[in-house]
Amino acid sequence: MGDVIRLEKLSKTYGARRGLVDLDLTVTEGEVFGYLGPNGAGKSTTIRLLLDLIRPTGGRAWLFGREPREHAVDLHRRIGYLAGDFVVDPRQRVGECLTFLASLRGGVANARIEELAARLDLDLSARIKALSKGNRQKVGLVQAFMHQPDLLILDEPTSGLDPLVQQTFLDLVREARAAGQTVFMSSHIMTEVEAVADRIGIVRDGRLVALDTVARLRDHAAHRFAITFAGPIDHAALAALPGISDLTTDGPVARFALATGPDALIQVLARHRVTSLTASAPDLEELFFTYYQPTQAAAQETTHA
Ligand SMILES: Nc1ncnc2c1ncn2[C@@H]1O[C@H](COP(=O)(O)OP(=O)(O)OP(=O)(O)O)[C@@H](O)[C@H]1O
Repeated sequence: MGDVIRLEKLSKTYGARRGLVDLDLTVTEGEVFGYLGPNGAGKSTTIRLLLDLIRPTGGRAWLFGREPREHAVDLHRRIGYLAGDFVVDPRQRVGECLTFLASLRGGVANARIEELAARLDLDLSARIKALSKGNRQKVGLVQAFMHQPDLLILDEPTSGLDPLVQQTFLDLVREARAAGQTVFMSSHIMTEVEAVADRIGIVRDGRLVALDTVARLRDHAAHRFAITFAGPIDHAALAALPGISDLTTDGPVARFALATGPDALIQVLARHRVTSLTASAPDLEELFFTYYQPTQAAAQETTHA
């Protein structure tokens, strides 16, 4: 399968401000790629660079093997894009607006627009200015999906959507993948990305800090343990375990997170009487939050700003 997106050392600075630093990334045909990161991490910058809405200060990007800068018009035909700040003429009715956007695409069957609107519970006769934020977002989703593009680039697609519509959106993504379309979606929310993405990239302070399949990321996420000891807790031995964090004790119970395999823990426990042990499944959300902590460099940057 071909590479739909290929980025090499892609960088963007805004004056002295860091937007994106040396991003290397490949997304292959038919893949759903989840792009996660906190506010200001560089997600929208990446997406705007992909679409040639802004130009890089370093590195290169290819979509379908072609550079966005040279082939923007051709490439945009193959892409469905939902901007993070999707705006359309507020005076239009939803149906008119979508028919107009469809005509710019060279035409999309009305039945397709009606089907998507019905699934998302979007009223085609409503005026855009009268819509809530969530309903406006649905207009953005319909226009991104309606022409069944080879590549969907979605910036925070579920922003403002209620949980039921979020599920419909995830179904649309699964159907797109089943039809061989490629999806690149940014999000703040690990659970929604985890539900559909084949791979996840986490960006922080303009740098890619994690890139892997959901299954492998989960393998590396910390397990939480709660262990009740019959005798005194050997705090020093627990604290010395590699990969341990958040160690607290409450009477006979020790609680902690362990980011490595259980072997060293079992050796410590074998020297004591344990009356109960619970271990929770690795929590990706927790892993995600460890990546959300600002780096020291970013903290200093904020202090000096
Ligand atoms: N036009 C701009 N001028 C100056 N700085 C910018 C501009 N656009 C983005 N930045 C800066 O670049 C960094 C990355 O911003 P970006 O919008 O890509 O983040 P994001 O991950 O999409 O965040 P959010 O989740 O809040 O949308 C931030 O520090 C931001 O302040």
